[in-house]
Amino acid sequence: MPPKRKATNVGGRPTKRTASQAGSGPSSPQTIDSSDEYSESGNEGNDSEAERISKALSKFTTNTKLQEKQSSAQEQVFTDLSYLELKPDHYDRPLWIDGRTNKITLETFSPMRKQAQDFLITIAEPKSRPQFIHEYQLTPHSLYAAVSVGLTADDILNGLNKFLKTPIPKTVVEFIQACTQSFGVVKLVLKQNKFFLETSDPQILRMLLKDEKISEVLSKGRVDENIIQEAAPKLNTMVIPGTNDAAGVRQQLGQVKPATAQDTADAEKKESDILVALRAEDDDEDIGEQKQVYSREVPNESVEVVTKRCQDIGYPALQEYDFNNDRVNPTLDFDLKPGTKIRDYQEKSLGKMFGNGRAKSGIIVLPCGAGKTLVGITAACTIKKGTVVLCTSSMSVVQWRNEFLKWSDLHPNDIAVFTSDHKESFTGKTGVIVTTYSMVTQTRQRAHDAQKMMDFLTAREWGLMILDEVHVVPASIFRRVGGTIKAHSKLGLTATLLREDEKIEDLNFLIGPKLYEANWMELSEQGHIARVQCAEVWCPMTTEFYQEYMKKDNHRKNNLLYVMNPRKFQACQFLIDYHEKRGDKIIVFSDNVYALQTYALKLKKAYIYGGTPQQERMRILENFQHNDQVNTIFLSKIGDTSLDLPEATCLIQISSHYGSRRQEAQRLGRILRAKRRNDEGFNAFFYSLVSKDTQEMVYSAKRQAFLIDQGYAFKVITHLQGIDKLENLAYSTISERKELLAEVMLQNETAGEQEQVTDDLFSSLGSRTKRKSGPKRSAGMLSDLSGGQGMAYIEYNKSVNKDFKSKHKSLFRTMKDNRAKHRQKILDKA
Ligand SMILES: Nc1ncnc2c1ncn2[C@@H]1O[C@H](COP(=O)(O)OP(=O)(O)OP(=O)(O)O)[C@@H](O)[C@H]1O
Repeated sequence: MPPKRKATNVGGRPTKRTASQAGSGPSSPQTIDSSDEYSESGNEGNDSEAERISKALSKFTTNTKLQEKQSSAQEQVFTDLSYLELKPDHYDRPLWIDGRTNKITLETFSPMRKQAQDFLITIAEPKSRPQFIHEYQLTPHSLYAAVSVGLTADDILNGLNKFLKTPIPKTVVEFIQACTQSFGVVKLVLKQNKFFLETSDPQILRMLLKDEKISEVLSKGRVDENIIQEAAPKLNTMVIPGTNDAAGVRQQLGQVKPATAQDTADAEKKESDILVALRAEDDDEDIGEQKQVYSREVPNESVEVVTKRCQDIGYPALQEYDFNNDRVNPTLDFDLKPGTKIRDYQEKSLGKMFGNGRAKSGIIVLPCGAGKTLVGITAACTIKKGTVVLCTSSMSVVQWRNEFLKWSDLHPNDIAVFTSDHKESFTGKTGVIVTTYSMVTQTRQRAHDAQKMMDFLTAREWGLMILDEVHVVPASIFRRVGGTIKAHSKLGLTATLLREDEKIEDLNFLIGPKLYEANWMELSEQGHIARVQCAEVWCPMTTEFYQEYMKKDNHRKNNLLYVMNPRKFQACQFLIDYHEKRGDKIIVFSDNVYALQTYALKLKKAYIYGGTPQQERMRILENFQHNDQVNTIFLSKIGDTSLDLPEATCLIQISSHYGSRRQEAQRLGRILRAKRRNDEGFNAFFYSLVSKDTQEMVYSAKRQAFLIDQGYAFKVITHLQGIDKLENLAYSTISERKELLAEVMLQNETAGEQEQVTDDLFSSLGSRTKRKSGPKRSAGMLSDLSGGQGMAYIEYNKSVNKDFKSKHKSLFRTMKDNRAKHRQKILDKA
């Protein structure tokens, strides 16, 4: 029995000791008494250490705020680093670091750029990556991620020292030491379905076990009183499928095939990998002594308390899954198909997940079309245990299933889907289940077969849970998913880890840290995603529209006025004409439904918004994809999340959701997967039409921030050459423009609002069908008086999709007539 300990204080935090200092026990598991070497007097040091860590972290928070303030005010283009002393050979080194903000700047023209970049991606968060200068930020989370792939404080400091032009500022050293001393020192490991609190420092473990709250839940007699000591797992002992070392790829290449230039380059690249080198330095030190780890079992019901307490006292427990030693859960024997080779960046991202031979939970960020699905499938093939895939729609469920069968040798009987239409189960002992977030989190009473399927999902343990599109899923859903489905590791996938609210922070703890974020520009240079030309087209307001815009009492209609600006309409008409003639497929986005309908009807194009019935949506999308007569469609916000859009090569935004960076990035993503991307000189196009000298310009600048940080340059176009010569250019006479203005002014103020599709798919879980009715609008007072309201209602609920039912001519005529009558009545009254 361990001696009774005072429960008021966390045990003394020992000075950091290596495993060898801590005593070199035998490599086979054995137990030591947790009271050994423990000294009560050690308590005193702990608070000050915790305080030191918390001070270092709070200093950082203040610095970050300062930095955000500076950059948001855009006051500071360059940081003054003249206070730093340069190393004599600074010319050869690519990095700067500001000790006040922990911001790292990389000169991309340095010959050491590649190495430095690989290193930075591991220890810091990329903030901005235009052509010549990249910025990264050291944060507690980025250091947490670095620790989670096996780097120590010394590794990080050595790496920085190698690349920095200046000595490392003292504040940065302190910050790194504070974060790494607390992060990753303690792990929560699942071994043979039992949780263990594990660390390489026995004193830290004892300190935690002595903590008031932890000792309370661990001393109920069910837990072994002793600490287990065993050899630490070796780093990098496993092979990720689809890499050059994987069996399938070797088989395809032929074992005896002589090394090609590419192989040699790959080998050299590997050798030069700074991370491997840094870790190797660690390993050299340990020759002759095998590292030891010390662990203590934590019963299932205490996991949450222990994890939370570890977090609260500054030792967040990393979650890792030792799948190679999981003898309890059945193995799913499948692999990537022979010859499947994952790309360099896919390998790097998975390397972060499986860095030490165990599966770490976390998030991988890759741009649209960069192959997140294959990354998820490769992770499943590596773990080879039961896998659950959670998607945002039933359409994605079908795609994920097909992709599993396309890329891996998984037997079709071993993969099942669980949606409202399909409730299958696999036949073997284990397999892959693909389902949606809403299927597993709905709280309504379930039908018998759905309940049976849920019971199946919740009654077993899963090796891996893949969470697709994590950026749109709110924290509450993750909590519900986590509470329902027991998975040993979680992999979140997304293109943009961005939300305009702060909720994204929750993902760090609900799923895990960001493990990898790809560089969009690099991927497009390598031809994995399309090159995109981005342009902001400035459309001057016409005099009549601007006069109304400037009137104080019209401010609630301002949105509508700048969206409906006739010059913007003309720009849109011109660009559609120009790109259709080039053979492009064009999507026009408008968050404002009134503008969407008015533009689409006038240009005789199909449109989809929340109120478009499902069948009609499908018909429009199919026509867009396969019919060469349908090259342009108009989409409301519904196209951002709820539709699986066919490939397009040109996007035009006429009205957008204020300053949403995520929406802008997502929309750009729609054209990144263009099939023609590797054709000589191919470019996709992304236009934002903004009314000049209006509020829209401010929003536009905000929206572009993320893409600019990814290296995209937005050209400003102030004049579209040839626009004046366009045949049938709309609103070219003053009377047409006045008529449009009269119509706009007659709209209810709500017509200026954007469609009420929620920013994520889940805030109205269970009531998604309600959105079908789209935004609520009613005609203005004058139209009420003129009796035109019903007419307007009918008009806006008809879709241009009737085009495909060959009734379009008569429909447009009727609408036009109705409109003309309606307008005339209003003008008469006015
Ligand atoms: N290693 C690879 N080798 C060959 N093709 C690949 C590889 N990785 C991805 N692809 C192909 O790239 C395309 C895009 O992949 P995928 O649909 O998984 O992208 P994504 O990142 O999930 O996109 P989105 O964010 O739009 O869902 C697919 O056609 C896929 O087959």
